[in-house]
Amino acid sequence: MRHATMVNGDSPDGILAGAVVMGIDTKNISRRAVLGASALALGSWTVPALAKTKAGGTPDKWDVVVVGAGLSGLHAAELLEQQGLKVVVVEASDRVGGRLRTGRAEGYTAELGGSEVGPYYGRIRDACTRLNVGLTEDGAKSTPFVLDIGGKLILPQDWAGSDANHTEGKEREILPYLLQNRLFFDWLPFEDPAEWLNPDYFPHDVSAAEYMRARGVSEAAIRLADVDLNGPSLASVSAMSIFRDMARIKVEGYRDPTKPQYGAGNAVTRSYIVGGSDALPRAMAASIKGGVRLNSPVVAVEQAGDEVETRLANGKRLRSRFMVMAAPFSALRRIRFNPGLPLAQANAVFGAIYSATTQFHFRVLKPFWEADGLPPSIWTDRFFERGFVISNRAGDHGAFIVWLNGDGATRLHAMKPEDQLSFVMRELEESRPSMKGALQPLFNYSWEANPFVGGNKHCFAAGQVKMFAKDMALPHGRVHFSGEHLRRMEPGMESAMETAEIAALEILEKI
Ligand SMILES: Cc1cc2nc3c(=O)[nH]c(=O)nc-3n(C[C@H](O)[C@H](O)[C@H](O)COP(=O)(O)OP(=O)(O)OC[C@H]3O[C@@H](n4cnc5c(N)ncnc54)[C@H](O)[C@@H]3O)c2cc1C
Repeated sequence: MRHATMVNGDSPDGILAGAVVMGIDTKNISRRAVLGASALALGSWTVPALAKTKAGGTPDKWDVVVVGAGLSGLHAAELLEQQGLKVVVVEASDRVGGRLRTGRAEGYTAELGGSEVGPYYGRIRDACTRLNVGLTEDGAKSTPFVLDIGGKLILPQDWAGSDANHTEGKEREILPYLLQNRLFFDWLPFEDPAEWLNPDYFPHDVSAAEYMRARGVSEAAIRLADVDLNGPSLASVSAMSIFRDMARIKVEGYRDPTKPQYGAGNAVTRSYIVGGSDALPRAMAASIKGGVRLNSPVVAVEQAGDEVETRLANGKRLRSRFMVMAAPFSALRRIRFNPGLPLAQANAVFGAIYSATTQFHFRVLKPFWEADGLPPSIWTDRFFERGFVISNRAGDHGAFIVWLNGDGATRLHAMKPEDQLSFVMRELEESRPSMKGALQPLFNYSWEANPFVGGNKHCFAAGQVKMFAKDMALPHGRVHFSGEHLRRMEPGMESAMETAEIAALEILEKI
């Protein structure tokens, strides 16, 4: 068996690894402990005044410094440059693209981050056209699933009558991987995806697990619905976070509340970026005249008078009239702001919860499903959660992708990196002995381990929509915010573009 190519997390640049902010070790910090207290502490935290700063030599002068070379930062930079402003992008890691990340090895292209371009992603589609980046509808082809629940392999058609099915009443008919979508789709309190910020709906801003209990959902169904949740856990995530996604999915034409990756027959056509998702941010970065400075983590942002000073980990300083801060809120915990962020924003930064995601990509060496006569893909309440056989990638027998979300990925993250792959492989072989010797590891990647991103997706914890959702995107002086975490209407990649547009317009209105 060959060793996997490890692409586990961008290496943190010296100063940022385990950075100490306000005397708190951010590596070991409990979010709950700082939520609330953080805002006051941030407000009183000070760094030397701009004029007295000696380190770093003469600072560069720009109209706008953009922090983060993900889709959002790059799009904001494009828009501002188009208006004649002098713009530079600074990026902490050694590459552009952020959560669009394509792994390439031995003829296999692995999408480790975003890949599906929705039918109404107008801004993404426009960027592809402008920059000559192709889109195709020829995506990864998934294959049918077998369930492994309570240590028992069960065909989907046998689930309702299975003695491993401890759900109750009508729930028994719903396949475990459809439970969350089907239940929340039926309870959707609004149709318009902009409505999630309407105070009339704040009563839905409670723990999703509590929401389900209050509607009589059994504990067994809640446990199963939690398995592959794209959020930390049903206990922590707000039901409103789920409704926001559902309302947007409905706009795309979903009427059958199922998940397309399970072959459930939704008619929505998705597109994929030709050559790998990261081709788009690379083309965007190449078009920015002011350039993108890689390996340049921002560690402090100071504002005085009509200037913003951006301090980098390497001691360099940039001065500008405005800033677009397009780093995720999880990464903002490592950046010092002077003056400190306003209360709502500081609470949003320190209270932000991100859904962890870890993937393992394998080449299938022999069709193990022919040996055991079961469907190729697997959905399980075991540790590894999901394994998809993708039939049209990585050679004759396809690729196999293990994908853990939320608490499952976080538990794995707690293990030593060198133990994670062997643990997952042991679990796979225990679940389906036919997998022994059938998989060649190619890539693994943990988004939680990436210190500049911290997870796959921002979610609201119970009560946070009401507490700060409306105010968390407001400009802080000359610093304007963008990124997926500040989405209003759009999901995923398109939300990064939507929020970049808002930040760019805010700045243009001030000039
Ligand atoms: C596994 C996975 C699957 C996904 N699937 C899809 C999908 O199919 N369809 C879809 O539409 N969306 C999908 N998404 C979501 C989509 O990829 C993201 O919403 C989008 O790429 C976010 O862009 P962004 O610019 O807001 O943030 P990011 O891409 O996270 O960019 C932020 C950038 O800021 C940088 N940064 C952080 N801190 C600093 C600092 N101190 N100084 C300088 N730079 C800093 C980071 O390194 C990063 O490059 C997926 C995401 C993941 C992880």
